Amino acid sequence: MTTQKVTPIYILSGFLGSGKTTLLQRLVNYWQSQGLLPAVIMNEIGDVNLDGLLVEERVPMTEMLSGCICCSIRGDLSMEIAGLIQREAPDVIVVEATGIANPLEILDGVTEAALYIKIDLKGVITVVDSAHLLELYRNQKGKTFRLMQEQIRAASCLILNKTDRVDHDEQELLAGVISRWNAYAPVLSTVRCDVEIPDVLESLGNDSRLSAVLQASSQEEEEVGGNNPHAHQHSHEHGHTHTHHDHVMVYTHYLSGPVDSGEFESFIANLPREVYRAKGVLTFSDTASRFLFQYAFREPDFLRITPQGEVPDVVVFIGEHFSKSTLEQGMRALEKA
Ligand SMILES: Nc1nc2c(ncn2[C@@H]2O[C@H](COP(=O)(O)OP(=O)(O)OP(=O)(O)O)[C@@H](O)[C@H]2O)c(=O)[nH]1
Repeated sequence: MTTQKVTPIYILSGFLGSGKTTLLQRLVNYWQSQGLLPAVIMNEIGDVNLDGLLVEERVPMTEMLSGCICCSIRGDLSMEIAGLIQREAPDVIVVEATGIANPLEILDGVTEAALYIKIDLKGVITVVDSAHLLELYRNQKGKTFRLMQEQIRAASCLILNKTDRVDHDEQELLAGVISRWNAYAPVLSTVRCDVEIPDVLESLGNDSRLSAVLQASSQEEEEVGGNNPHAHQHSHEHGHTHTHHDHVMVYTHYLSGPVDSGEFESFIANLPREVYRAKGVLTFSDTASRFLFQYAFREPDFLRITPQGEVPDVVVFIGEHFSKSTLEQGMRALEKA
């Protein structure tokens, strides 16, 4: 057998819609500009990978859909990593977890791959939506707040993103809060994850934070008796919280045809607050091109796209305790209009 090279692996963490894919694109572009071949493992809780549309076709990509790699399909992650390395021999791999993933569990899945393939886990980069964190911090409760806290604690580098959606004082407040939760990771404030990528990569060079996190993760395993995906929420002396995801719902609606852009926008403006993330591909009856639609923490965004290959018109809604049938009726009404 030939000596395998060691493949560096980066984990992208951060709540739904915080900007992980935006950062992923920048990382991929940077590595390509250095003449390297990056590969991507994308994990989505829905059954369509729309983020994949934002990644160039020549970037090898493995999709892990319809489940969260930190629980229901965690065992598959190490296999995916090994398979990707054997097939594509990439120079570097990025794992983009679902926004509801607990980073400690992903670290576990990645380190499992190290048992049978040469990898070098570089660290966890956590992207934070400033406006969203600010709201949760002010309320100081809820599963999302605890999960975001956990994602921040596990980071080796923190990207405080969407600073355009908070004012200067709020940004300072958030930077302080984040540093209290995680005193080790450097915090980089950004709009659209616009950072000097070498700064991010260099900041991961110091791996003392990563070892601390890995140690906490393995101690936790021992305490809770191993990999129990349905473990109910519990905290203990390390202050880590395992959140189970039974409460997160996904509704995927395939559209039968074009819809009116104005009507769609007002439908989105009136989404129940329980829907905290949506994305899709749409054809509007009043415009010629197709659009990639995004909705994150109540902010909609439309990007003109020309998808490669066959891509259906579809909208995926993610949230908690919302009525799927109400959304379905709303979408059907748009189709009929
Ligand atoms: N206002 C604002 N919007 C941003 C910023 N960064 C990203 N966005 C938008 O936020 C939305 C979500 O960004 P993504 O990069 O897809 O977020 P994500 O974390 O990959 O989302 P999931 O994969 O669903 O968890 C998109 O519409 C982005 O254009 C920012 O700094 N400010």
